[in-house]
Amino acid sequence: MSTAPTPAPARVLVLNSGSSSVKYQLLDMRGGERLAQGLVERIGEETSRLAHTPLLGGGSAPRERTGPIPDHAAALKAVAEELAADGLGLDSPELAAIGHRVVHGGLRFTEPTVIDDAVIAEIERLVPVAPLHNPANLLGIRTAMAMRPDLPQVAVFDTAFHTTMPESAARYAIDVETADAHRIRRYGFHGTSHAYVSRATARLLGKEPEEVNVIVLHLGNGASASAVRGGRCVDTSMGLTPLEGLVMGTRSGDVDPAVTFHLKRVAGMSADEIDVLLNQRSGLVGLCGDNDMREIQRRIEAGDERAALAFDIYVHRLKKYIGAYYAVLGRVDAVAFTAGVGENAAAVRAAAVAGLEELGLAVDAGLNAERSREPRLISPAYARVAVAVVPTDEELEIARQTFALTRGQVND
Ligand SMILES: Nc1ncnc2c1ncn2[C@@H]1O[C@H](COP(=O)(O)OP(=O)(O)O)[C@@H](O)[C@H]1O
Ligand SMILES: CC(=O)OP(=O)(O)O
Ligand SMILES: [Mg+2]
Repeated sequence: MSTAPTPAPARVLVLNSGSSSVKYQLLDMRGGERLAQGLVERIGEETSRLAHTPLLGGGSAPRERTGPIPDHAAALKAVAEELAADGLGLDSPELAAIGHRVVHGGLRFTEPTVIDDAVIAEIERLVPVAPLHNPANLLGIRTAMAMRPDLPQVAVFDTAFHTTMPESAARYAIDVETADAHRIRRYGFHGTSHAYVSRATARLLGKEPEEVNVIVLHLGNGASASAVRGGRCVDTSMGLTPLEGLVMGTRSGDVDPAVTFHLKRVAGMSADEIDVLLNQRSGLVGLCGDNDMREIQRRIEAGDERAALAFDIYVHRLKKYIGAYYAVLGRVDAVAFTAGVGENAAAVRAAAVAGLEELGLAVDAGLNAERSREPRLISPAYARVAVAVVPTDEELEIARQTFALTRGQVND
């Protein structure tokens, strides 16, 4: 009597743990199917919320839980219960690996890496340079490892894509010995998204990644720009930490570094207080009290001047980076907008590109106003440079890299 061979497990669970949220997806890498996805937000507050969407076999209605979820361990337990209710529990023999987004990989991690004690220790060592992110990533890793100690768990680093930057872009102009002793340099973040979106933009243009130069604008809660030449990152706006560069939801982006000594000497603030000010009480929230672009747009329509100024500061900074990366690249084939703000806020896209016709950049108002989950062009046919909206999918990219590392090659 013959028995059919059991297929090798091919499901990957991806965890993207933020400071107060966990985004997750379960994917079947053999069929390329997404089985479930969800989000736990406001972890640690009374009003935590889990939204779970089953997608298996055409999917069914999203489920929601509200009520306190005290920490990431409890969040992951709740996620495991939701998955189990769909017959997709973490104890499933079909689960091949768990992939984790890790924000700071420092100089050591340039590739996806199977997690062991030494990897955990290094991610921990990097906490001071990613204070909002690496601690949450570690909690997700530790909880998942406790649940499935037998499974390979893979870290996919935000910094990895940016390791191709030339020294001229990666080095700050500060004393070389001091910089090297403390590993101070531009690392860059959101790399999984910049890599995915720059490739998807090339595909949208009907070209290979090697053939095109792309400026990617990842505008989420955190926001960063990158200059990608022929598929390789040559510059990016975030630096030693995810604080530098664009104006973000709660982060200032670029400021004169002397602001920090000034606040210490004149306002008597400690280093920790300045850290909290610039990372959590600045950006859009610091400028107008709201960090959600939807709310800012509603306020602008109602005639709110503080919201309008916050929007203008946000867009002014964005435009400066488009110009800077245009100059870095010399020739630009496309500017791609992605992440929550980039994919949804047509007004931000229009304002960021306004007045750049001499650079070959323009946005068609009708195309810009359309809504779609597919990558699409929003520039008029006559424009020399394509302007595109390209939804990012960090979870899919993390799943691919996790599966490739643990089970062999997957096709793009
Ligand atoms: N329809 C929309 N219009 C304008 N902005 C939006 C819209 N939907 C989401 N956003 C913005 O996207 C942000 C979240 O982006 P996202 O990429 O999900 O961030 P993160 O992954 O950093 O949590 C929200 O804070 C909000 O400002
Ligand atoms: C690195 C970073 O800023 O990530 P996020 O946008 O998820 O906060
Ligand atoms: Mg994000």
